[in-house]
Amino acid sequence: MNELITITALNKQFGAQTVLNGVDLTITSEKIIGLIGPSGAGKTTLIKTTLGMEKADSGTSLVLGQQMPNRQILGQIGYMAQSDALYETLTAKENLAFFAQLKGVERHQLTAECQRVAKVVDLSNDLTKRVSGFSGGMKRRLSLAIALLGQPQLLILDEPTVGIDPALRLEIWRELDRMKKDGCGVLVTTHVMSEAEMTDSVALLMDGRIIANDAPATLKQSYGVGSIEEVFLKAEREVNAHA
Ligand SMILES: Nc1ncnc2c1ncn2[C@@H]1O[C@H](COP(=O)(O)OP(=O)(O)OP(=O)(O)O)[C@@H](O)[C@H]1O
Repeated sequence: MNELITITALNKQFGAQTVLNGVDLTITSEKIIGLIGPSGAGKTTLIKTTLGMEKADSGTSLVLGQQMPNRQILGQIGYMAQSDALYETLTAKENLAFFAQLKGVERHQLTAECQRVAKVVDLSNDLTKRVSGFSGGMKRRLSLAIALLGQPQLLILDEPTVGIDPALRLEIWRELDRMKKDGCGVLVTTHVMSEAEMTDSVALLMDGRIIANDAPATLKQSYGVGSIEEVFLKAEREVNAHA
């Protein structure tokens, strides 16, 4: 197993608000880590700071062994942001081809690679449509397809399944599982607790810290509850009681 992300004692404030308060987290190959926490807990901030899109106040984050920001490393990983960054006037196929080239997909593999990722997110029949005519869920799916281009060794997905129906959601999780078995490491944020159950480890971000990070079964046992949803609620109550 390789360490793909190493976050150490990361701190981030916005004005007087402390969002990250000494976060430690490691992402390795062959594992899916689910990052969960209440809305506004700092999940997106943690991802952006890790990738160097926000500047940390202190602490370090290494991605594939390098300090971020680093454009070359960004090109090697699959990152899906919370808001879609798509070219609305282009078709889905043109968007995929553009990002595939940026990611260094070889010219002769371009068409096959775009078709492969489109199939994963069930957009094969919509490739020639302009993105401006896409629904919110279709845009989410296209963003996810872009993150999957080039079979990256590290995937960072910020709420990838918002607006995606349950059947396709399962398909997407199957694909993440397949990629994991091929050696990929995945960091995924979600508000869907049934998705958190499908990860190898759930990292709970509350009060600016990772207060627990363990396999779903271990977490349920240590909190003495039957689901990750209940773990979340119990942890939140405990954090609020100490606030
Ligand atoms: N650029 C910014 N300037 C000021 N405050 C910010 C900025 N970005 C985030 N914040 C604040 O930091 C806190 C954490 O936001 P963040 O988006 O990281 O939370 P989150 O856990 O991803 O939330 P959600 O689950 O709702 O997406 C929030 O209070 C938010 O208002």
